[in-house]
Amino acid sequence: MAVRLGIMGGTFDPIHNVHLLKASEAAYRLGLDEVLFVPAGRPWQKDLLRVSGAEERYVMTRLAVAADPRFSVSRMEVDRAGPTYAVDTLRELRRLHGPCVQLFFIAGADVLASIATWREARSLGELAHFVFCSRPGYELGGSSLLGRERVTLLHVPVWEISSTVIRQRVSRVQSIRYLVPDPVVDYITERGLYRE
Ligand SMILES: Nc1ncnc2c1ncn2[C@@H]1O[C@H](COP(=O)(O)OP(=O)(O)OP(=O)(O)O)[C@@H](O)[C@H]1O
Ligand SMILES: O=C(O)c1ccc[n+]([C@@H]2O[C@H](COP(=O)([O-])O)[C@@H](O)[C@H]2O)c1
Repeated sequence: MAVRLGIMGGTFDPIHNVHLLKASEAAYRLGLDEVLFVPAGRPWQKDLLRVSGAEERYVMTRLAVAADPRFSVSRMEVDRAGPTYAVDTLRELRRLHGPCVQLFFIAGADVLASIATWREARSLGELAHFVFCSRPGYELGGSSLLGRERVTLLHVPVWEISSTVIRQRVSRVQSIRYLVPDPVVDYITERGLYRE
C-alpha cells in the first residue's frame, strides 16, 4: 500500500503548538503514516532581514517534534541554495520516494489566499494533495487553482497563536510556556532569541 506522507512546511520562527496540533489532526484525520516538518531555508515572501537563521529554526523544529514518533524534520530546504519554493521540495520528495508515496501538503487557511503567488503555482496540485486547516481571521474555502479533488479542508480547534505573537511576547518579557513546547521555550531563553 502507498505510504501517506504529510509535509508541514513553514518558516517556524519559532515553531508553536498550533503547528503541532495541525500536523497531528491532519495525521489522524487523513490516516497519514508520517508528517515531515520542513523548515523553509529562505522564505522569499517574508522580510528575510527579520527572519532568524535557518539553522536556529531547524534546531527548534527538531526539539519541538522529538517527542512524537509520527513526526520528523527535513533539512532539505535549509540546505538548498536560493529562495525556498514548495514546488522544488515536492519534486525532490517525489524523486526520493518514488511513485509509492502519496504526498499531502498541510497549510493554514491563510495560504488559500496566497498560493496563486507561489512559484509554479499551477503545478502544485499535480504534485501533492493540499490540506488546509482553519485559522482565525481566514475563510476556509475551496481553491480554484488546485481543483476540488486535490484539496481537503480541515476544521481544527483554532487558537490565535502565531509565530509573530510568540516573538512579541518574548520581546515584552511575557511567558510563552504552553504556547510552544518546553524544549523550544528553553532554547529561546538560552539563546536570547527575540529579545530585541
Ligand atoms: N494559528 C494558526 N492556525 C492555523 N494555521 C496556522 C496558525 N499559525 C500558523 N499556521 C500555518 O502554519 C504554516 C507555517 O506558518 P509560519 O511558520 O509562517 O507560522 P506563523 O505563525 O504564520 O508565522 P508568522 O506569525 O511569523 O507569520 C502556514 O501554513 C500557516 O498558515
Ligand atoms: O513556493 C513558493 O513560492 C512559496 C511561497 C510562500 C510560502 N511557501 C511555503 O509555504 C509554507 C508556509 O510559509 P510561511 O511563509 O507562511 O511560513 C512554507 O513551506 C513555505 O516554503 C512557498
